[in-house]
Amino acid sequence: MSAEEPPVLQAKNLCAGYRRVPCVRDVDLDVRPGEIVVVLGPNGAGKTTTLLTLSGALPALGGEIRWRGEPTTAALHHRVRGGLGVVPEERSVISRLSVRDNLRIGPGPVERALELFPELERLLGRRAGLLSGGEQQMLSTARALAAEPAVLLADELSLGLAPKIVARLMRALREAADRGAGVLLVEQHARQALAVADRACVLRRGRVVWSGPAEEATRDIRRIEGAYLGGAAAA
Ligand SMILES: Nc1ncnc2c1ncn2[C@@H]1O[C@H](COP(=O)(O)OP(=O)(O)OP(=O)(O)O)[C@@H](O)[C@H]1O
Repeated sequence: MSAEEPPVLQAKNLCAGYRRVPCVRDVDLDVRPGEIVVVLGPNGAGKTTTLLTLSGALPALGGEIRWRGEPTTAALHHRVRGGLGVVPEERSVISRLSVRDNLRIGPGPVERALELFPELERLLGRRAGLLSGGEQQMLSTARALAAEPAVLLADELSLGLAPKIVARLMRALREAADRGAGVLLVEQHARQALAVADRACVLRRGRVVWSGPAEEATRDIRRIEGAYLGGAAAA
């Protein structure tokens, strides 16, 4: 099981921020094969900054990131080639290209993306900019998962989407984890993410203020919301 396997991606005392000013401090996080770790926290807590730094899109200001046990400062495209998948906060589809072409320029085979999200088949010829928000998010997620990444980093997959489509996306992440991927999911809305997650951690003002099994977070959700999330996790 995942708890016995070494982490694929690890942050140790990670400090991160912008123009050398840290807004994330001393964060320890790890993602093992086959598990979903959800990072919760209110607006501005540092969730996206943490994820961008783990992906290599932002340089770390302190501490260390390890990939398969080795310290890394590699840029994003190197990490993607090495098995990292990213679904960024801004849906990453290219609006003027068709769904098919968006899948073609992704890191994995189009056929695999369609196996994972058969819903996209009937949309292949459509311009991605004409898709609904949920369809765009399925396209982004399908593209990242088609490469069967060792670790997937996903930022606010559920933003602005109906619960049914959020459940669909969460199911796809759970299935990827069950195939052996590690998943780090940043979410402001906790409950649906916790339902598929193995572990959770809560960031507040750039620091980890709670971490533990997702089951415990679910059981304790009212207290966690009240203490750390300002009610933001209610969805
Ligand atoms: N490009 C940027 N330049 C400077 N400061 C930034 C930048 N992006 C974010 N910040 C600041 O960094 C801090 C952490 O922001 P971050 O986006 O990581 O939080 P978050 O937890 O992801 O919040 P949200 O849920 O609103 O996306 C905030 O104070 C934010 O204002």
